[in-house]
Amino acid sequence: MALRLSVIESHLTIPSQVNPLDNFSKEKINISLLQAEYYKPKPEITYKFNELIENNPLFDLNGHMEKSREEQRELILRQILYLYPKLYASFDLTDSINRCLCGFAMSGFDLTLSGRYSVHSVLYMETLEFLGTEKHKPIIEKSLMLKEYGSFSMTEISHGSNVAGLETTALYDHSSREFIINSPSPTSAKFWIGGMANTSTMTIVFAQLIIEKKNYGIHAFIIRVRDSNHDPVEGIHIGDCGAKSGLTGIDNGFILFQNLRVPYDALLDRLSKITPEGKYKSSFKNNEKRFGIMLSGLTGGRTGILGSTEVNLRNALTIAIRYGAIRLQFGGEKEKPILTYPTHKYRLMPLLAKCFAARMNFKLIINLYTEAKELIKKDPENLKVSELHGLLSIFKYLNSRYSQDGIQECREACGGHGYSAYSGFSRLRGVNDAHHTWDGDNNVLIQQCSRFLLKNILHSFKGNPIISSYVSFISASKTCITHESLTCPQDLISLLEYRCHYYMNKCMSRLQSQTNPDTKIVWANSQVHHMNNLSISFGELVAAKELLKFANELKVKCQHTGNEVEKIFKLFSLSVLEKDHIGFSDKEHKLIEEKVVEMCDVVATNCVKIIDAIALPDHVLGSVLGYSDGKVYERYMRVVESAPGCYGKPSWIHLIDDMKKAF
Ligand SMILES: Cc1cc2nc3c(=O)[nH]c(=O)nc-3n(C[C@H](O)[C@H](O)[C@H](O)COP(=O)(O)OP(=O)(O)OC[C@H]3O[C@@H](n4cnc5c(N)ncnc54)[C@H](O)[C@@H]3O)c2cc1C
Repeated sequence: MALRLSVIESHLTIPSQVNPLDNFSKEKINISLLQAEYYKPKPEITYKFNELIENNPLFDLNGHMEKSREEQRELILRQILYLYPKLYASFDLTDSINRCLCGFAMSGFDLTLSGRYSVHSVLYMETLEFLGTEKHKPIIEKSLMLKEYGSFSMTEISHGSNVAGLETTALYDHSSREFIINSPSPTSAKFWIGGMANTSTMTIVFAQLIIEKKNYGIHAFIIRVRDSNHDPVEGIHIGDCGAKSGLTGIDNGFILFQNLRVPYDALLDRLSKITPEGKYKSSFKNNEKRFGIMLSGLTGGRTGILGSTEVNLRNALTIAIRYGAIRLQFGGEKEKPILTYPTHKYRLMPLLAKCFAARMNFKLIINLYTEAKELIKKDPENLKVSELHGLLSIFKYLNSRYSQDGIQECREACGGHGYSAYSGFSRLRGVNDAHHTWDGDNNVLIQQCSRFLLKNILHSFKGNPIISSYVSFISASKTCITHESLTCPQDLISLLEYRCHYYMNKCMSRLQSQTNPDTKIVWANSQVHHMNNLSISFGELVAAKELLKFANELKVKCQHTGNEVEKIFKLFSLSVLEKDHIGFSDKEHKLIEEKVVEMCDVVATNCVKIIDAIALPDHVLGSVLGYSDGKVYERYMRVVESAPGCYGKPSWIHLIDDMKKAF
């Protein structure tokens, strides 16, 4: 084997004097500054995680690729057991933002690890913190020390997005001051519950609260699901959801309840209580508002998803850009890197710009979430809470879309080798896919942003001042499209504001033109081409503004670095405008198209340096195509040769003899 490896290496080693990656690293960018600023807030959590997994065989992505479902789940739990005490010792994990950022750091390596950890540390713990009261603190403390491992049981096999329609019931029995939890039908089985199949000891169940035959709507209950022998407690039936499209190391399960009696304290009763006299009491008169706050535990999960989608796209771009710089095809006597071809630049550079935009979305939400965390509990109707919710809803859609489409494009940009599992793309694409759906389906979430926008627009149309400063586009007007305006950052922002304004007018005429008295039907009929586009254009406007702000802040510290990020901002804005037909003339649209191609060329001259600044280290990236030294072929062959069955005969070799004798 060793002999074969060295023979192959001698054929494949690239002469070391020229590093092809240097061809795309022209400008004087301050790499460490860009990394430090890009990685904020709290980059130390990511650095710590990266350090913890270095040279540790537990974290060898390629080595563990062919493990069975059972083995993968064991591996992930071993990884958590190794990491958690070290992270706990280094950071204050009583702070939910820190827990969320730990999950984000893990997701840069493997979303399976991050997902398994985050269901407990973010979804379950945060819901307990938001909805629980003093008496639930001991469970929080035990959960923080992993003495209990929690899950989040909301979705049922027949209901996901429509949480209000869940079937599970919690019947209040005043004589014993207990709840009787039931799954009244096979379609009410809680399904997809992360951690339920094998790991959970506790879960938060979302069920219809019924008191004296009256339904008070969905409430959350903390319930023990397994006893000290790790068997399901009496009255609970648990199973495994089986094979999935990815994330095999997460034990998604289903759970049904049969007359499970739990004490009053199971109710997470910060928002609504049952008095000692047996009367229901809620701090919210409006059921819809109470219901919205009931789902606040999802905020941390969705925030983590913004970070995870961005890092998945960043990883895919790291691989595709480095590979594009070393992969030679055509070009005559001296073959040229594929990244020198305009089509390749046009495929990858707008994605790099989207990656930066996605990062800005994550940064903004982390800041807004940090500010609003206490308000969600104390004053949930505060403007800051609704801004957080509106923006988070559209950013989850945008970031997931950018990354899923981007990962696929990057895979194709690496040709056949991109299809090898050792490239890392299939893992990235498989795990990233779940982000469109879990913690709230993205297409349903767009409508949450649309509701936020409509409220602001209607308020302003009545002659009132704008409620949220983010909704600045209400008074926008069209900016002329010229070569100059397409290179001026402020004009580009004005054009993006005009884009929102255009969709706002379209939406208002659509809503007004419908005569159906049922507002739900009017709303549903106003989504496609209208409210959806308004929300998307709004999300992209805010992202662009944040990206420009980031470039300007960098300029103060290092002009060169800030200038490079400003170019990325321009490309982001232009490529967003390029895809839309919002009343631009053919001539104007042609100008935009030309500018996009020009900016792709400009950004490409430095793209390796930029990606090197923001990339995760090689051992976290785990791709044979994406190494920072550009030595692809040697590593690729080494990993292929080390995989089981590379040489020799398979165990089913006798079938080949049978085949010969078949006729
Ligand atoms: C890997 C994985 C892990 C998960 N983990 C958990 C977990 O730990 N706990 C938990 O409770 N759940 C979990 N889920 C479930 C997840 O949260 C739900 O799948 C999600 O909320 C969507 O619900 P659904 O599957 O019922 O889709 P549906 O609501 O049936 O949606 C199907 C499609 O219909 C569209 N649609 C629905 N309503 C509307 C509407 N009003 N207007 C327009 N279009 C609409 C949606 O956009 C979607 O494309 C997990 C799911 C996955 C895939």
